[in-house]
Amino acid sequence: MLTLRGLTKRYGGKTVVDDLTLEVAPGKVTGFLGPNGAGKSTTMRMVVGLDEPTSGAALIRGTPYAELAHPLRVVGALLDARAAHPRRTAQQHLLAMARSNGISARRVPEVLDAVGLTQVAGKRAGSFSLGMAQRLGIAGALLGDPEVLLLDEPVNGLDPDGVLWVRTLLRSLAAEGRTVFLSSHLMSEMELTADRLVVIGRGRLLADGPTAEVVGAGAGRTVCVRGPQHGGLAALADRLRREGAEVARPAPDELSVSGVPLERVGDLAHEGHVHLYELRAAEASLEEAYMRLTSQSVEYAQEGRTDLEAGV
Ligand SMILES: Nc1ncnc2c1ncn2[C@@H]1O[C@H](COP(=O)(O)OP(=O)(O)OP(=O)(O)O)[C@@H](O)[C@H]1O
Repeated sequence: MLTLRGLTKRYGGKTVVDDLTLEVAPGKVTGFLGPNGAGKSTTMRMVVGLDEPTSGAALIRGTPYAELAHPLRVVGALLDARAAHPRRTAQQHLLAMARSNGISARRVPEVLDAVGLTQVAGKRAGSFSLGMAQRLGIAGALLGDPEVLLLDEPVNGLDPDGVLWVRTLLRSLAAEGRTVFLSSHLMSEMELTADRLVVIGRGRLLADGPTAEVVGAGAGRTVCVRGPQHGGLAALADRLRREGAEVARPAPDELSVSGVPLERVGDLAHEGHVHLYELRAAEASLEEAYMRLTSQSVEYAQEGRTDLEAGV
């Protein structure tokens, strides 16, 4: 169990983590989402004592990281895949970590095997590709057989096989009762991997709940309408706009309608003798939910993002 209580970090006059209070439960994979600069890494760094909170606390089983006798046996973290000394071999790197935390050297070949790096155990970490470095970082996180795992973008740099492997690994670690907390910008992957989601923007909590709930929040607002190109869709779009709907035409035979319930769209189509092939609520996706949740919290936005928010 990982608990954040009013966790706050300020750099100069800027609050980068703002009064975060939440619990990351054992037995589940919890995804940590937020735009660039939202404060995810800073939050994780505070959990493992690499940054000092300005106020509030991060507790593992009720204890601050700094007070854990053998922290690696309680919390395993992958925060920076390139953190290993480049001149040390994978094996040396893990042995050094094991020694400094009272972990048996026998764990080293076990975790190397678990992450698929046995063949390159004698190679220097500095020669590793990003994907290999991520695997070594995951091996380090697993070394102490910890009950809490913190992983900052663990699939960054991994090929599709590697991404699938991480997903399977994290799900099985959670199934063993561990607390798994990971950040990623890959929405589709997060949707597949995480049981729960925590979303932050500009350091503040925007959502915290089961993945299906976060994805479903605000879903069903968009209605997809499909019909023959010259079957009256344009007239239906005008009629819907007069009702206050926002209407986009993503394809000549398609309308995307928001602001009017599906039933009303059907009634108006019927009244206007508009020929329809399809009328359905748009499927909820995490990407859409995320865009909606974070629309006011993006610090480094480009113009395209503004268009997306406006639904153009
Ligand atoms: N040591 C520091 N000194 C000053 N500002 C910092 C420091 N570390 C982080 N920040 C600032 O804190 C904010 C949050 O950064 P953080 O790396 O935690 O965000 P993030 O959500 O992990 O972003 P990304 O998705 O890009 O990795 C950023 O504006 C960053 O510039």
